[in-house]
Amino acid sequence: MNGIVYKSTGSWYSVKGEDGVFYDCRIKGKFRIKGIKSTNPIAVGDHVRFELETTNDVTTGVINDIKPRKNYIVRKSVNLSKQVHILASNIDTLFLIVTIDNPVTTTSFIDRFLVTAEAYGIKTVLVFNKIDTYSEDALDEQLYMQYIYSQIGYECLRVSAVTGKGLDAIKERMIGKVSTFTGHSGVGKSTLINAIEPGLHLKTAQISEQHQQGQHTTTFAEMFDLSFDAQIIDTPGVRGFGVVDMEPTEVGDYFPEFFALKDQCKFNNCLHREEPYCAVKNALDRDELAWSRYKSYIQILDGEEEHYRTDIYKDGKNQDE
Ligand SMILES: Nc1nc2c(ncn2[C@@H]2O[C@H](COP(=O)(O)OP(=O)(O)OP(=O)(O)O)[C@@H](O)[C@H]2O)c(=O)[nH]1
Ligand SMILES: [Zn+2]
Repeated sequence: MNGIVYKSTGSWYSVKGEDGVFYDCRIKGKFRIKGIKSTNPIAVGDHVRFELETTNDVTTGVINDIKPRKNYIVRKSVNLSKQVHILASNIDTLFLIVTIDNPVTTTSFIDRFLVTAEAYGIKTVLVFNKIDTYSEDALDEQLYMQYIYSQIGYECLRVSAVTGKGLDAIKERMIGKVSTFTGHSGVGKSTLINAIEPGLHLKTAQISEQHQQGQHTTTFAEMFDLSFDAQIIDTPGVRGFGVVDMEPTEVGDYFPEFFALKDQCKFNNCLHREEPYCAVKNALDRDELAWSRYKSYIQILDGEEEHYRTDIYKDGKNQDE
């Protein structure tokens, strides 16, 4: 039977079969997926094939095949082995929840997130939450950010989890799809999800990231069916996903508006830094591209990732306090 992995607890997987029933499944023997050194062979979101076995009136499943993944997100293990932990796979939409203040979401944070999502091949929608609280200045900033990101092609929604404004727009985009919500601590992820699906209490808030540092097996994702033909994957650790390893020449490819100009740069390996006849720099000079994006790009090229990671962990700590 075919099914989808909803949950993994150690060596057991909860798989929803195409008959709509959940089965506890194990993996038969050892099977590894080519090209990925991961600590877990099967992840939440995986489409698998399994066979049923009945022993002493108890029916369980044995997973014997996994369909190619459309995409997946990983968390790097902190130890030195090159292994990664696959947090979740086959995600259709990442909703990045952003607030202008309380807490502040910087364009640098957004851009690093978007680069990673582009590298993973996952579509991101920017959700500006708490618009019921914005001062005129905050509103100006929000509209400016919305202008920048929608120009590039990222859909932007303005919502309030408290007043309910804009929630239907989120729901509409979730129908028939697998979604994940992420963003800084305090932007309103739990409040939004509860407003979208009352009664669904995700564990995001309770799991402390601090305790997960230095370990790679304790961050479990879980998939939930919602009441309106949508699935949500709760990934407590998703905030911690780092910029995936990439070559300097690759980084620009994940800034869609830079990528679109790349052909017009004189050098085909142009890093858009000091090279002459660079179409990206020219467009910047003409104010056709956002300087904030270019700044983020340079930061990523210069490998200021450690700083970024510190921010994330600090975030996790706040959550604990
Ligand atoms: N005014 C207003 N407050 C909101 C809105 N959304 C969330 N909040 C408030 O913001 C605070 C944080 O919301 P949470 O839903 O806990 O945020 P979170 O992103 O889940 O935070 P973590 O669990 O720490 O990751 C709570 O006090 C919410 O009531 C909104 O749209 N408007
Ligand atoms: Zn260039």
